[in-house]
Amino acid sequence: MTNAALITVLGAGSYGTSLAMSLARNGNKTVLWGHNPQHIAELAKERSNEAYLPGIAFPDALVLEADLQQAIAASRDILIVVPSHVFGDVLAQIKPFLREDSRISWATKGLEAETGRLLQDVATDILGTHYPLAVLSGPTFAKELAAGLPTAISVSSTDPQFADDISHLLHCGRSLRTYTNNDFIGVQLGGAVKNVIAIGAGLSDGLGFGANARTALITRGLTELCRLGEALGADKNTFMGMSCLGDLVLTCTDNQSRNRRFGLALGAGKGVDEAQVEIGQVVEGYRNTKEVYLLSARLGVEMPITEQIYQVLYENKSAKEAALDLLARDKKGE
Ligand SMILES: NC(=O)C1=CN([C@@H]2O[C@H](COP(=O)(O)OP(=O)(O)OC[C@H]3O[C@@H](n4cnc5c(N)ncnc54)[C@H](OP(=O)(O)O)[C@@H]3O)[C@@H](O)[C@H]2O)C=CC1
Ligand SMILES: O=C(CO)COP(=O)(O)O
Repeated sequence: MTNAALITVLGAGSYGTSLAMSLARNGNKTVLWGHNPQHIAELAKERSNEAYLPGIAFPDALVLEADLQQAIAASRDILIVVPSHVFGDVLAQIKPFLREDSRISWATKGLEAETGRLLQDVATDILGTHYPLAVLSGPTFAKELAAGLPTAISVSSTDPQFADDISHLLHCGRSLRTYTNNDFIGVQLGGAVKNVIAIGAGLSDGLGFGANARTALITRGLTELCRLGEALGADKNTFMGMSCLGDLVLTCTDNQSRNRRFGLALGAGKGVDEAQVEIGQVVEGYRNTKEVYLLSARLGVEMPITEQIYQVLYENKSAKEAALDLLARDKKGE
């Protein structure tokens, strides 16, 4: 491994691989690390990630690395793309290897498991305030990104130079368009809340409700996201951007979304475990529902859809009863 890579991606699942391919297609030497050495050896041999993105060849500038210390040493910029429930563990693992000039970004969507903290607070808690932080978020299904289909994403950072640099590495002028956004909190929050509402949209469709119900859920789900965002100090312009409205619409309306498919399976009568096994990849919204619901309760923010989905997932309430309870709420001003 040479030390000249421009960016190291941590997490060789569907999205980490897809982002690493996008970065490498732009000619940036990109290191992709995963925690399973056998899987990394397979990726290096096949020059594709058959388990997650079958049939899409890696660009030449993509380098595989199974050694975490080497992966961190290779690049100044680090992009973490692991599920939110292991985000803190991965930060703790990389901490001893970080360079003085390291900059840390992530594309993980969610809040910290159990605490409901934003991932920026997890990062600052574990790493301190020395390293610039950045987040990428938006409507970006891994498979479409990997296939080179047109996609747009937001980048936000504690350091405007870091946001510009990450944006420059990703933006390609053909298929991937990046927008910088100064609202670090808002860009993180959208990805967590949309996962919850996407489960609701899947539940609704799984129950056989129609397009009216799905669209009402998306619209009122956005209202819940706005309320929570305002309580956390997010900028209201962000709510209409890629990381909030954009990702909410994407994941609520297309069956590539694992969260939506999870809701569909529950709506069709399957259990939580059965639905997760069937999907076979991370379903962030399952945990995110608990964290978003508890956060809203702590902050006193009204989020009735989130509350009902929480009761379905964690309190054994039937999806139909949850829908009836939502519909039975007093009429009110929009
Ligand atoms: N897929 C998508 O379209 C998008 C995903 N995201 C977000 O990206 C994040 C990652 O999701 P995604 O790639 O889709 O998930 P996948 O389920 O496709 O892959 C998750 C990856 O994380 C790895 N992993 C699990 N635990 C650890 C750990 N402790 N250390 C290192 N790696 C670990 C898994 O390894 P193993 O296979 O060995 O378990 C797997 O390679 C999520 O927060 C998701 O919301 C954001 C936008 C789009
Ligand atoms: O975040 C995503 C697209 O932007 C992926 O959504 P799912 O995790 O629901 O598959």
